[in-house]
Amino acid sequence: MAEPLFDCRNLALDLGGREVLRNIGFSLRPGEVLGIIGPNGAGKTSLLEILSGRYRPKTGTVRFKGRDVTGLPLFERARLGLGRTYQTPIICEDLTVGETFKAARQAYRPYLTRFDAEYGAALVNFVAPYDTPNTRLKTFERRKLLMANLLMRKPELLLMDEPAAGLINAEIDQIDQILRMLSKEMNVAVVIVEHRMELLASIADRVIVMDAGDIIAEGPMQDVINSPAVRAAYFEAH
Ligand SMILES: Nc1ncnc2c1ncn2[C@@H]1O[C@H](COP(=O)(O)OP(=O)(O)OP(=O)(O)O)[C@@H](O)[C@H]1O
Repeated sequence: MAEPLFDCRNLALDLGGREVLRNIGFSLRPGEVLGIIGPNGAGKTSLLEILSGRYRPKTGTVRFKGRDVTGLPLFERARLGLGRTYQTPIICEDLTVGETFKAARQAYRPYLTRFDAEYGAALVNFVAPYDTPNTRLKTFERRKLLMANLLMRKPELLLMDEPAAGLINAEIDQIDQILRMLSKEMNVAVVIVEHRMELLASIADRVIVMDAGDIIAEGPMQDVINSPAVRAAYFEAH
């Protein structure tokens, strides 16, 4: 079988002298959507930090497009085609929308054109005029601006930390449609940490459940949420 697009194995991480991840591993094919759920403190964000290159794992390997990227920082993984979004959509408050697109186009070579920026904006239906100050953008528009900036580089893998946080249901439906289009029509693979189960049930091909640094279940959403281990992790106090 062909090598997967993305693969991580035997990942462990210590933070503050405590083991917060142990023996984490999974693979992704192009276009596949993997959901990650788990109670607060399970280690989901820490795992994304390793996958994106911000944290170096204590053990284990991360491979992307056939290459060992375990030691590569975030910006080098970005150049290979990996995009990351954060729980809080932070944009530069001093810039306008147009200046933000320009900064993203020129973040690294090859510099992109205005057409690339328009392409990214169109993918997420971002329509604010270029002279809009960023301070005027609401949470959903901030998320879409950041996604447009990522998508103009045509990433092959997106790592997303709670893309539905702070959004109302109609906006979450749009995120659902955008992710469906990216994965199913453009073959972008997505790892998505999300508390909104209905969003994951709609878009995730499979789900990993984490608890206290371990993977405790993996499979289709319907199967994992009914598994006894998952019910215990969510509903019993630790
Ligand atoms: N910088 C740090 N130093 C020490 N411990 C940390 C640090 N960051 C996170 N932790 C601990 O690591 C564990 C995993 O945290 P993490 O934020 O990855 O969990 P999470 O599943 O993303 O939680 P949430 O759903 O609340 O965002 C927690 O026990 C947390 O307290």
